[in-house]
Amino acid sequence: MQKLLIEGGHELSGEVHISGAKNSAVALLPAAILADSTVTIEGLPDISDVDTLGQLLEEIGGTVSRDGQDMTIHPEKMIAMPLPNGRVKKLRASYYFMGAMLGKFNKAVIGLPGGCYLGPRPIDQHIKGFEALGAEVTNEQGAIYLRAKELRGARIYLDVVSVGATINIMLAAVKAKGQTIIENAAKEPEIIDVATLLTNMGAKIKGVGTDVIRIDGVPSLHGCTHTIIPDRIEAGTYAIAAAAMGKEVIIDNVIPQHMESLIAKLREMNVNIESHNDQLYVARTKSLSSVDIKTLVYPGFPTDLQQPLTTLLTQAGYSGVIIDTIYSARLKHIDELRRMNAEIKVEGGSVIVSGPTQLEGAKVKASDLRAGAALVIAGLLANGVTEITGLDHIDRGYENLTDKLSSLGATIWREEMTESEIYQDQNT
Ligand SMILES: CC(=O)N[C@H]1[C@@H](OP(=O)(O)OP(=O)(O)OC[C@H]2O[C@@H](n3ccc(=O)[nH]c3=O)[C@H](O)[C@@H]2O)O[C@H](CO)[C@@H](O)[C@@H]1O
Ligand SMILES: C=C(OP(=O)(O)O)C(=O)O
Repeated sequence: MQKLLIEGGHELSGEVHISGAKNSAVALLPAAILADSTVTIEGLPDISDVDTLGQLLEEIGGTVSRDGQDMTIHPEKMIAMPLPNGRVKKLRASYYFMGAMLGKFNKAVIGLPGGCYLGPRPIDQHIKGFEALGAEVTNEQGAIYLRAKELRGARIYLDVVSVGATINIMLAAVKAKGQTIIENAAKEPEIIDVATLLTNMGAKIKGVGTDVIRIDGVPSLHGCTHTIIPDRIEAGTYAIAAAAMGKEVIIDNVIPQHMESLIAKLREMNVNIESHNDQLYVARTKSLSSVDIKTLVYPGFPTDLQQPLTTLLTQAGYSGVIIDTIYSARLKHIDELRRMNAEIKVEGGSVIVSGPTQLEGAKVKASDLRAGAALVIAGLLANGVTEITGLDHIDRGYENLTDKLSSLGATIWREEMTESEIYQDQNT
C-alpha cells in the first residue's frame, strides 16, 4: 500500500494532457457486451476502474486485449455469468452490467455496486426502467436478479435526473422490441458518448443530449471502433490546481464546451482562464474572489468538481457558500481540509469556506475519489509536506496523477507505507 507525498509551494507551469473520460469509459466497456462482433475503444484512461471492468468482461467469457490506451473486446463467447460478488463491488459503474447483460441475454445477476460513498446512492430509477421494459427485478442477498421473457419498449419518466439510470436504460432498450422513450433523461456529455458508440454499433437512438431520448429497438448490434471523449472532470481538476498554483498551465485535449460552468466560475473568481480549440490556458492571479456554488445536473456545475473547488475557495477572500444539490453528504473532504488549517463550516446543507488561509501540510486521508483530488490541490498549496492515504480511490479516476503533476513542476511522489502506518490508517 502506498501513500502520496506533496511538498507544497511549488508553482505549476507547462502542459498537461487530459486522458479519456472515466465516466464514459466505465459505460462504453459494458456496452460492448451488446455487440455480436469485436468492439475497440480507443483512448481509454489508465485507471483502476478500467482494469476492473476489463476483468469483469473476461469473467463473463469475453476476450479482452489492451494496447496502450485502446481496448479490444471480443464479445462472441460471453455468457450470462452471474456476478453477485467480487469485482463488481470495487466500482460504481458495474451497475452497467445490469443493463447491458439484460439487453443481451434477457437476464443478469449483479451484486450491488461499490464506488465512492457520497451518501445514499440508490438505483431505484434504473430498476424502474428495467421493470418498465418487462424485466422482473429482485434483490436477493445484496445482488440484483433481472429476468425477462423478452424486453419491450416502454415510456419511462425518470423521477430523478440520473446519469446512471439514463445510460443503463439505454443499454437495456437498444435491442428491445419497439420504441422506448426516456423522459427527464440526463444530458451529460458521457451519455452522448455512449449513445454514439451504440449508434455506431447499429442502434437507433434520437434526442440524446436533450431530456427526451427515443430508442427504436434493433434485433442485433455489430462491432465497431470508437474514440472516447476527454475527461472534463480530470481537466477541471487540473484547471483548479492551476488556478491555485499555476504560473502558466496549458491543459491539452479538452472540449471547452463541456466545461462552461467551471470556466465561468473560475472567471468569477478572477482566475485567468482562456480556451482555444482543444486547450485551456490557466494562470493564477494575485487575489481570488469568493463565489457561491450550487451543484446541478449538466450543464450546471458538476458535483464531481465541488470538492476540488472547495480547496480553491480557501484561497479566496471572504466567504463562499457551496451547496451540493446532487449529493448533499459529499462532505468527507472537509474534516481533512480542516486538519490542513482550512476554515470551513457546515450549516444545514451549506458549506461555508472562509479565506484566504495559508494551508499547512498534514497527514490526511482520501475518503473518496474527488476528496482525494481536493487534498492533492491542498497539498500543492500548503506549507511543508502533506501525506495522503486512500490512494485506491484516487487511482480509480486519475491516470498518472503523480507524473502529470511532476511534469508541471510539483514536488510529489509515492512511497510504500510501513506496516504500522497501514495499521494506523486502517484504524482511523
Ligand atoms: C460512474 C459515473 O458516471 N458516476 C457519476 C454518476 O454517478 P451516478 O450515475 O451514480 O449518479 P446519478 O446521476 O444517478 O445520481 C444523481 C442523483 O440521483 C439520485 N438517484 C440516482 C439514481 C437512482 O436510481 N435514484 C436516485 O435517487 C442520486 O442519489 C443522486 O442524488 O453521476 C454523478 C452525478 O453527476 C457523478 O457524481 C458520478 O461521478
Ligand atoms: C463519484 C464518482 O465516481 P463513481 O460514480 O464511479 O463512484 C466520481 O467520478 O467523482
